[in-house]
Amino acid sequence: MTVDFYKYHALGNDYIILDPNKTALSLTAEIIRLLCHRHFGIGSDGILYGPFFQENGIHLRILNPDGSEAEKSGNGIRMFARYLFDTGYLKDSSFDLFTPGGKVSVEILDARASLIKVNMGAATFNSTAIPVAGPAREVIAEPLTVLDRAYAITCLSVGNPHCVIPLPNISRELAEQLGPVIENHPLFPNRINLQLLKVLDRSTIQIEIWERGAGYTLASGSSSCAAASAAYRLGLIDRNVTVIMPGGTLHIAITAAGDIYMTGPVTAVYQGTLSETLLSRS
Ligand SMILES: N[C@@H](CCC[C@H](N)C(=O)O)C(=O)O
Repeated sequence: MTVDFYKYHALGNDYIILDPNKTALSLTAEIIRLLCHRHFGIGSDGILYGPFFQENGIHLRILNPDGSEAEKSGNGIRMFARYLFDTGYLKDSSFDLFTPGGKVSVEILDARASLIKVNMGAATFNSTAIPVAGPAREVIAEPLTVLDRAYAITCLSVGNPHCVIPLPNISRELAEQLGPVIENHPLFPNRINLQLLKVLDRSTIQIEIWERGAGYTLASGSSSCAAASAAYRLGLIDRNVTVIMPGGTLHIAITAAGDIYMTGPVTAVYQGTLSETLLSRS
C-alpha cells in the first residue's frame, strides 16, 4: 500500500496531512505515534486527517503525537485550509470546516493561500464545558499550587481545553516544568493545554506553550485564541492583540459578539511517500 503524505507548518507548529480519500492507512494510536516521532518517523506536532465529506460540509480530525484526538487546532485548521487549496479541493476562498470541537469559518486572504483568517467561534470559561473538576463555575484566576508554587489559573475552552497562567516572566524551561504536571492534573479530566502568558501592553502578549498530547511547541493557534481570551476577560488587554510565540506571531481579534478571529501564515514544506518497510514494522 502506497501512503502519500503532505507536510506543512504554521509558525513552526508542524503537521502531517493524511488524506483518507487518497490512502487506506488505518491510523491506530501506534501508527500515529510512529509517524509523528522525530527520530523513528516523519516527525510532527500532530496529524491532520481529512477531508471527510459529509452532508453538512467538510470535516477534519486532529490527532496528537501521543495518539490521542484533539477537538480543535487553530494552526491545524489554517494548514488544512492551505492543503485543500493546494490540492484543488477548494473552489471558494471562504468556506466552513467542521472539527470535533465545532464549526469554524475560514477565509483565504491571498492568492497563494499563505495567509489565512479563521473565525474560531467563542470561548467559554464554564468548568463543565472545559472540563474542570469540582462545582460548576467559571474558572477565572483560581489558585492552584504546582511544584510548591502558587499560581492563578484561568481556564477556558475554545473547542479544546486550555489553562492560562499570567506571569511577569515566562520561559520555555518553566513551560516544560509546569506543562506535564498541569496537563495531567486531576483537576482536568480530559487533560489540558497550558499557556504561560506575559502581557507586554494592551495590544501585545507573549506566550509559551505546552500542548496536551504533544509537549512543548513553538506556536499554537488555539493557544493564542485562549491566551488572548483569558487576558481580555481578566481586563489586561483590548479586543485586538498580537500574540508573540517562539515560532512567530498571530493576530487575534475578539468581537463584541464574542467570536475569536485568528489570522496568520501557513507554509508548505514537502510531499512524500511513506516507506512500506516503516509501516510493516509497526
Ligand atoms: N497546535 C494546535 C493545538 C493542537 C491540539 C492540542 N494539542 C490539543 O490536544 O488540544 C493549535 O494550533 O491550536
